[in-house]
Amino acid sequence: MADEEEDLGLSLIPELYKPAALLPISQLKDALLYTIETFPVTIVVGETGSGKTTQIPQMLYKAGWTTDGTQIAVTQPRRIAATSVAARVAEEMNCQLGQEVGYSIRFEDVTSAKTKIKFLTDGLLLREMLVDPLLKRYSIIMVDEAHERSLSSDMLLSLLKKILKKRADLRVVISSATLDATKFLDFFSPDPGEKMHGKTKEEFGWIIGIEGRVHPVETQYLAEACSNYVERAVDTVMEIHTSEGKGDILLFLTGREEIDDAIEMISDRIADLKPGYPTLQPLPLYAGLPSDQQMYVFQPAGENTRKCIVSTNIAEASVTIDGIVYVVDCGYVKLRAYDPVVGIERLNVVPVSKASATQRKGRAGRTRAGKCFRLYTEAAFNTMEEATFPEIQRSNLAPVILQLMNLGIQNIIRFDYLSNPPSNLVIRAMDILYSLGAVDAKGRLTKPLGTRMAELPLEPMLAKALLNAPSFGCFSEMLTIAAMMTLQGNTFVSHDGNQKLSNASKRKFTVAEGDHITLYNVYESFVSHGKKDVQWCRNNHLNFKALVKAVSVRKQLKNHLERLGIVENTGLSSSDVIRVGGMEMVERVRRCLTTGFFSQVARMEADGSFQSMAGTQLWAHPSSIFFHRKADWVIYHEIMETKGKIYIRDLTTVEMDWLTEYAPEYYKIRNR
Ligand SMILES: Nc1ncnc2c1ncn2[C@@H]1O[C@H](COP(=O)(O)OP(=O)(O)OP(=O)(O)O)[C@@H](O)[C@H]1O
Repeated sequence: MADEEEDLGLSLIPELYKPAALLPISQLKDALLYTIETFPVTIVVGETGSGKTTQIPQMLYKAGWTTDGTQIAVTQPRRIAATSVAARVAEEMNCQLGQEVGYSIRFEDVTSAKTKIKFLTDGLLLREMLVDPLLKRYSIIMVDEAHERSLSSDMLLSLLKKILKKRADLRVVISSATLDATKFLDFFSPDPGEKMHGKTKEEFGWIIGIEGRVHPVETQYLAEACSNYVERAVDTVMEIHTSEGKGDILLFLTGREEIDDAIEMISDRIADLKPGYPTLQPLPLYAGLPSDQQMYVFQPAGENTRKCIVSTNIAEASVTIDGIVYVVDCGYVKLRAYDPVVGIERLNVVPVSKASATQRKGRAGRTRAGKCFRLYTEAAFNTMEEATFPEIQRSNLAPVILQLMNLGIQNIIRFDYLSNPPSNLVIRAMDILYSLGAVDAKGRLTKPLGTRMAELPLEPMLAKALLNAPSFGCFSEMLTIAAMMTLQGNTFVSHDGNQKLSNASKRKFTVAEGDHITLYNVYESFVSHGKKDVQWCRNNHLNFKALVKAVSVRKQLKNHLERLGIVENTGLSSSDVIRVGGMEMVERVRRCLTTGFFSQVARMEADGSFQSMAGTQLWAHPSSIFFHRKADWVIYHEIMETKGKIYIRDLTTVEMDWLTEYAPEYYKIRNR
């Protein structure tokens, strides 16, 4: 079925790179500049690919919004969008990335004193408020893809509303292709009859719509629903490859496991193809891949090769991958849902919203005409939710509440949210923060522990353990462990899918005490091999780039801690006390981890599963050394339910009496 979307006739232009002047947004340049000048808040709703993300910041820059030394911030919900769009805008402005145009994501800052346009994740802009509460360094803040309703972007919007009350000079631009513009505008505007900076509701904000898209995208639905979307997706990819014209494919699936399966199936099917077809190169893309590996998907396919990027929804918004002609949308997404009663995060596979489906389709038709194959019926599309359920209503709120409190928000319940979080999520988050000592019995942030925890770019339990490390004499070791934890399970790799060899390599570093110390051993070995030995990493099935990143993260964390006045406790660290590599250090680290993760504890049963304190059955994740080994009590880093089974990741053995030693109140309350 062909789309009725308007094609501006630009698809006739043969070259891949459309001059900015030919993008739909360019026709509205004057109107946009006028609106942003006049109204504190501008909502921009325009077709995917119409030029919002790449052009608006450039227009504002050229119009002089940074001449007084301020910057333009553009937030993105994901790192891959922030980095790739920054690279594109730098290219269009003919400057080196990190000069006039830069980006900032957690643990990676590519900006300089010259930077005028800065792309950053919304979470990172929240962090910047710790040092610059009114975000004074920015004249304009553009919140892009606000329809995604990520936890950080919702928080950011609430805080921007507060900042706008104090800064008449600030301009906020909110943009998306799929946004309930009136809801966002109403949120920011003063109440009827009231004024802010002398402006009434009508004078405070404006909505601009951008009509038209660059190239047409034809949409095809299934005539009948399919029972297995992964198989159907692979069939569709092969049909495109064997019967459609040139152009790369972007396939959306829900998670890493499905992506690996699909890539394996595609590889098998390629092997069976008759000679004569171009090469089909499947490439994975998901959040857990280190940034530089994510960037592979942007590299052009070789001569006579068709790329097939198999991605989660991380490529869904903002991203332009040049060469994509075909989008295959499975119609599902994996959404996190936190259960505050048992403290478990569930990953549920649910149908996507119409907004997501539109965004997915919009990844085609950006540099040439395209086709979108929706692996569901048109009737199913019509029954989809309009927008994705806001993350603030289904997340563990402890990390953001900690940050809000550190920004001076005292009353978390009455804070002005775009959508209110359910009270049980807030209560659970306060419970966690109280048990960690970050808030007191009156719900106030503690000093210095609570503020320090908020200032570290780590989740609260790990932050607490790291802050305690000097008193256990394991500062250096815990810094390494914290840095390794940020790699999110990407330390080991399997070459050519040979998991057995990868597991054998892992055993060389494994210690009976668990995953944290195992990761510590990997890091230490990497450092002792000079931090540059790619071949050694390859031989040991280790991810070289991820380990290089861990070295950088460790350094940054150390600097953070030093700024907070936390340094190695030299009184304890004399060599007679710590025998690094010996049992004593290991026990210190285990005890130190217990001070952060005491509430996430489980005991192994005879059948190899674990039981939580509340009696829930849990299983060690296959990446854990306890997938095969025996243990007694363990603390764990992450808990997640997927396909009806609850997995725990990153486990370390502890002694039961340490729990009451380090968290007496928590266990007293629980045992009553
Ligand atoms: N990396 C790139 N390579 C080639 N063309 C690009 C690239 N990035 C952007 N473009 C071109 O610029 C156009 C505008 O992209 P931009 O990201 O600004 O649109 P957008 O309106 O923000 O889209 P979305 O709502 O999907 O984020 C694209 O449609 C494409 O034609």
